[in-house]
Amino acid sequence: MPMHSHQDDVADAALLDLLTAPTPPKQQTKFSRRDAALDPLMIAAAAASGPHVTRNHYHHDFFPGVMLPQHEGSWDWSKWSPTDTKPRRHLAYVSRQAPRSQRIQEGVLLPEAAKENDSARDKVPPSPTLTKKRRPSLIAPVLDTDATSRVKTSASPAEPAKPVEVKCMARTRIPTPHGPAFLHLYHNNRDKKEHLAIVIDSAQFSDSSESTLSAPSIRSRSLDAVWDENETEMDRIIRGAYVGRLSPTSRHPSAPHTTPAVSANGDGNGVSIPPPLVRIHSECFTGETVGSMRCDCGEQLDEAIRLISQPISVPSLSPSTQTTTLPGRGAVIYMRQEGRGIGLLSKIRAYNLQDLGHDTVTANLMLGHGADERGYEIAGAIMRDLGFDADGVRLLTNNPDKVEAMRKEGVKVAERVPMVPRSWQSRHAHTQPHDALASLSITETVVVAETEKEKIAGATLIGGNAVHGPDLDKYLRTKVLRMGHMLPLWMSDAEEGLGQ
Ligand SMILES: Nc1nc2c(ncn2[C@@H]2O[C@H](COP(=O)(O)OP(=O)(O)OP(=O)(O)O)[C@@H](O)[C@H]2O)c(=O)[nH]1
Repeated sequence: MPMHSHQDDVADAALLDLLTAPTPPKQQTKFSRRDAALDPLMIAAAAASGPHVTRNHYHHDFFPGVMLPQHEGSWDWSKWSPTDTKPRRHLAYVSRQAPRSQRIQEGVLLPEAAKENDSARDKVPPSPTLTKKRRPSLIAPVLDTDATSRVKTSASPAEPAKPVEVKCMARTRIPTPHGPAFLHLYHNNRDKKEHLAIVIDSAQFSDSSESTLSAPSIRSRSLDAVWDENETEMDRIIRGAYVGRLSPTSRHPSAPHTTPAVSANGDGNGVSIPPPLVRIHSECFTGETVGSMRCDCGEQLDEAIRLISQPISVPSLSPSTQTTTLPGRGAVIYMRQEGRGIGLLSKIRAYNLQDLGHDTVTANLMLGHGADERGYEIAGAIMRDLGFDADGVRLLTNNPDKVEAMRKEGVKVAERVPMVPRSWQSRHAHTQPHDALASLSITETVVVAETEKEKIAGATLIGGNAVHGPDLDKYLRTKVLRMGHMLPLWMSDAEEGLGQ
């Protein structure tokens, strides 16, 4: 047996000291570990502190190896046990979604829906010096100011799109301050949005025809079609396929396969009835719901419903009177294309750029969007479903794009009826009571409120009165001067050359 030397005793004592010392000996590793003792609260605070703390930072910068199985528990020593040899579950972030580009390609994420969250990054051409895509500054110089080409690029899908199909899922009566309307809700195969048609055709409410002169009813083909052989009359009525007005004592389902009738222009009695007055309107949450005076959208929607509801004067069949009136007829095709197609999120950002001094067109371009990213294929399909392709429409708009889009969609624009902002109408009315609006109409009809009394005050913003302010004035001028809207400027603006 070997002898235990004094030297051994000293070495043992030194080892004992070492092992029982209050501070552990410094390890002479080449790279010291960076994973300090961590407090879960600190992690939560770091994660919540801002967008700079990303998943990437979490794994690769702050806590190396934290997700590797061999290191699991390394951030919390209380969970570590040298005898615990059980295989541990490997925790890792796993995306349940395919990459965004793949989802768009497969149609899971529709390009239309993808737009809402599109950043400028996707639209600005990548710099050749950058290998990684970087989010450009919102106020970076605009690289491409050609709005038209940008719209075409962003709107054109990789493969030719299927023909648009629409189906009216339900219809109901809505009383408005201007009279009754039928709200039609549409589904389509192009985007996942529920577009609407507000049909005004009050003749449909009366069971008996008061006049020998009547215009054909505005009805949806897809709504009146037979959907299912087993569908009951009540099923049809609940989805809105009825005629006349529903009441506890009256319920008449529409005849299946009703086709929108004959020519609207000729009623068989030799009297020409004007085509329906139609507006294609784009959703505007701020203007229509909040009552924003940055744009005229709220009042335009209200004004459109009012104008369409106005009775129509036509030559009388009776020798005793010269003219006879028919109830107003037409529709507002209400498209869920918020912010001229860029979505509410981008429109809100655009408003901030507008507050920095840019106009509505430039603000869109600075965000990497087109000046106008709307498409009218779905609107065209809805109009065909309502039978407006038969004899055309009188289109209520100042926007030349909408007129052109209707031609492409096979809906004849028999006449363009300008939308005169209410504030301009009332200013004209105050300054030039007689023939005040003659200067606005060169070759086309101008429909305006004759008196303030015609504007019925409503409980909501619909039915409101004329408003104006500097933001609205600037918006209207930009539409005329930069977007080609077919409306002569309010004279004082034109004189002062205030356009920007
Ligand atoms: N991007 C953006 N969109 C806006 C702004 N102001 C209003 N809009 C949107 O513009 C759309 C309204 O357009 P429409 O009512 O169809 O009218 P229009 O194209 O101006 O043409 P008209 O038929 O002549 O009225 C709505 O979707 C609004 O949200 C803005 O400053 N920026």
